[in-house]
Amino acid sequence: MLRFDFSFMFEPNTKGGINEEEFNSVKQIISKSVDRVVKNRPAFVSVVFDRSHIDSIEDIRQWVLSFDSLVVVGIGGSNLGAVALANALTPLNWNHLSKQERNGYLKIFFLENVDPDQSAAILDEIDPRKTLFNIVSKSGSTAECLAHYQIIRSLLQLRGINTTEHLIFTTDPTKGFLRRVANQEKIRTLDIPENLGGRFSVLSPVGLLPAMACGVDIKALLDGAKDAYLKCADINVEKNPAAMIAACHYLNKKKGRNITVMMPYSNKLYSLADWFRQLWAESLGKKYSLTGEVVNEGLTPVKALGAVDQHSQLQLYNEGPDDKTIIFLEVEKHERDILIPSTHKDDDISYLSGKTLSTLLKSELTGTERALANNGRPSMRVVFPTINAYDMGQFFMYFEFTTALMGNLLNINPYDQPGVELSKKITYSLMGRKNYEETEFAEPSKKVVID
Ligand SMILES: O=P(O)(O)OC[C@H]1O[C@](O)(CO)[C@@H](O)[C@@H]1O
Repeated sequence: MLRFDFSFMFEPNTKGGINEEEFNSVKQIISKSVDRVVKNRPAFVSVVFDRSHIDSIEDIRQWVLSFDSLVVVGIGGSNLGAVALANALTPLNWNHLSKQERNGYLKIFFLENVDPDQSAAILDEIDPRKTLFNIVSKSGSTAECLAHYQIIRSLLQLRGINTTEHLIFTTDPTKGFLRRVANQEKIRTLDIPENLGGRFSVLSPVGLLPAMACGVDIKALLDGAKDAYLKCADINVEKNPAAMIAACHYLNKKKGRNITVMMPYSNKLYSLADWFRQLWAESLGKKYSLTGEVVNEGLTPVKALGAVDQHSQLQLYNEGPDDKTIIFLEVEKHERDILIPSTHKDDDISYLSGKTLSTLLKSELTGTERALANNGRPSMRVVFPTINAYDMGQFFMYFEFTTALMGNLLNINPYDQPGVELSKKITYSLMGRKNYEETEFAEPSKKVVID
């Protein structure tokens, strides 16, 4: 079970942190928001209680496990959750292990960015004859995903490999280009529920298939999410981790703390901060309120890695603008640990000897947390006793629910993303897509360029 420690969000532990009066003043509106979100039953909640999704994965388990590698092709919400799951729940050297060491599960690769150097390197590494390509796109129309899809399809055809047997599409149940092709060519598909946005889709087949393919217990993942939801639905703010996270961010935002730093002290959890960045940024960054006023709302998510970024970002966090709320992710028991041996008697180094790397990492977290508090900078901890599927499921649900609550508190729609459309249209126009020739976009009238 995840633990949440809010001690350093509050006065007197953190000077300038939240005081009792401030906290009491928002409890009622937070409870009401909890009630509203629960009554709306968002799609990210329904999806974890819908057995059909896990069943659809189990139905194809044997077929999937007949491959050696899985390449997940998708971007944003069609990629980040699956990456977070794979990195957290498989050894960091997973793709270098033999099939036997992987207990028969698949190597996993992600074709996300259309950076040709990256894509070419991944395609060089896999054997297409032993690879399943999972094309993931809710809309079925995202340029990056469709570009990679075409590259893969022609690669399969050139090698004389049966495309239908090496492709699966994870997409909208009825709409979009991928759905049309799947229907025409009888390509296997998994459904992304119609009303479920990409950044909320990790616990749908979008995350479940890649997770299953690399050996994750997907039932435990969903059980964690379901159990977390029961806590999320509690209108008693002090008993509800999502409500507490929302309350702290809402109050800190009022004090000008518009930046949320997620800082895992774990390389395995670092990708979780990428997943969170999209969730927080796309959901809460909005021009208009629900009533149509221009509000330009939002909290800027930033990711940092402990202990690495203590030696890069911490100076700013401690002494720069007081505009951040920090969320630490701590792992209590790492899967592996290393004892630091004794090599010198010198006091400058011998204090480390006989301790483990995990003890050092934990002491660094505590040191950072307390130094920040000393400088009046609020933080909280999410503690993973170990990194397991159940707790990952909990984490996703708690932060999705917090995001919905924040949307409610900020009076914006957390489920749309109109601000990404114009850039897509301009790209279509530049790439010569039919019907987008006339898309308006500003060429700089005055060029400022240095050669
Ligand atoms: O799953 P799709 O439709 O390919 O979209 C990928 C991503 O693109 C966006 O629509 C915009 O960036 C995200 O919301 C989404 O997760």
